[in-house]
Amino acid sequence: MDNLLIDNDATWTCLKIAQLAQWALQEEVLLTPKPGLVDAADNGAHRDLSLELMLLSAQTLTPYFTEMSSVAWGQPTGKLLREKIGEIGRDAESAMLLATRQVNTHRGAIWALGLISAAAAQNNRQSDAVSLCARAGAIARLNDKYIPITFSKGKSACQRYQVTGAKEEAQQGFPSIIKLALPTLRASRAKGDSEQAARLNALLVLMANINDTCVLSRGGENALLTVQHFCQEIIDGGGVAAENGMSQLLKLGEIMIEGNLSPGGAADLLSATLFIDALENKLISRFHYATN
Ligand SMILES: CC(C)(COP(=O)(O)OP(=O)(O)OC[C@H]1O[C@@H](n2cnc3c(N)ncnc32)[C@H](O[C@H]2O[C@H](COP(=O)(O)OP(=O)(O)OP(=O)(O)O)[C@@H](O)[C@H]2O)[C@@H]1O)[C@@H](O)C(=O)NCCC(=O)NCCS
Ligand SMILES: Nc1ncnc2[nH]cnc12
Repeated sequence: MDNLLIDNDATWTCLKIAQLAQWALQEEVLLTPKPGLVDAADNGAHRDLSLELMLLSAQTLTPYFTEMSSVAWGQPTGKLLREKIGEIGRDAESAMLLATRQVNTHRGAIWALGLISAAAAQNNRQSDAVSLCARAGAIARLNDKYIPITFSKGKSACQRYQVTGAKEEAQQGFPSIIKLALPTLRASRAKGDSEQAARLNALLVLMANINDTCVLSRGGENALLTVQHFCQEIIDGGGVAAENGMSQLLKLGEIMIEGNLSPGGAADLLSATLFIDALENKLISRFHYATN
């Protein structure tokens, strides 16, 4: 009985959801070697980012994930919820910029992990990946009349290259996570790859397939295509655990640093993938534990 009460306690579960979000952001940045991105070895193609700054940013954001899940706890999807999440998301962005002295460390991640935190708290008995992403997508599709109309590099890249970006990925229920990254992560683990290799393979499949507006705005369409083809070749060769896989990944890292390219969007979707993977395992098993 005690277990059931603890499991149903909103405060406890929302704190747990936010802790998992922070964990996922930390695991993403610590994963090494990532091409073009900040990791434990170097700052990739970034001059204004570092491992310490990324970890500080992840820590700063945690209370906002708690807040987003708390306002969503048991709530149906609707405009009121969308607007509350939007307001907390904007506060999280301001807190991030204050903590990092105006460096954009996790804008896309606030969006993706914020929506998923809310979706997890809406109904913690349906925390399988498909249900979570469907609920997060339904929130993202609602209009938030308080969103300020501002310039963003993402919007400008989407218009210039006629592609969809972070907003649409969420609105469509994160298809790149459900169809690509999560299956890749799990298939790689199932075939006996190390956890590091499984996560790097998930990153590569995202880089090979999404329209990363960070790559587009830094390097244009040709750069995106080159990076995508390179990643696909590593995947086709059996991934990073295969012979030459790791050396190819390191070569890609060099090319990306030379070309000043960084796949920030793929990094955010990797942290969202790790978050969903953990939520599915932890929230589902706690529910079964409580009811059995
Ligand atoms: C819907 C929003 C995400 C806004 O999106 P938009 O495209 O308008 O704006 P951006 O400011 O460009 O942010 C998009 C960020 O999303 C990541 N991303 C890029 N491509 C994709 C993709 N295909 N799928 C998913 N995610 C993607 C990416 O974030 C990462 O990169 C950031 C660094 O980017 P940038 O500053 O451009 O970096 P650099 O190239 O390094 O800059 P320089 O050094 O050259 O100066 C990093 O932060 C990663 O996170 C894109 O940046 C959403 O933010 C929104 O509408 N918010 C409003 C509040 C709200 O409603 N919230 C609700 C729930 S939380
Ligand atoms: N590891 C990373 N390096 C650079 N930008 C990022 N955005 C999210 N994660 C990142």
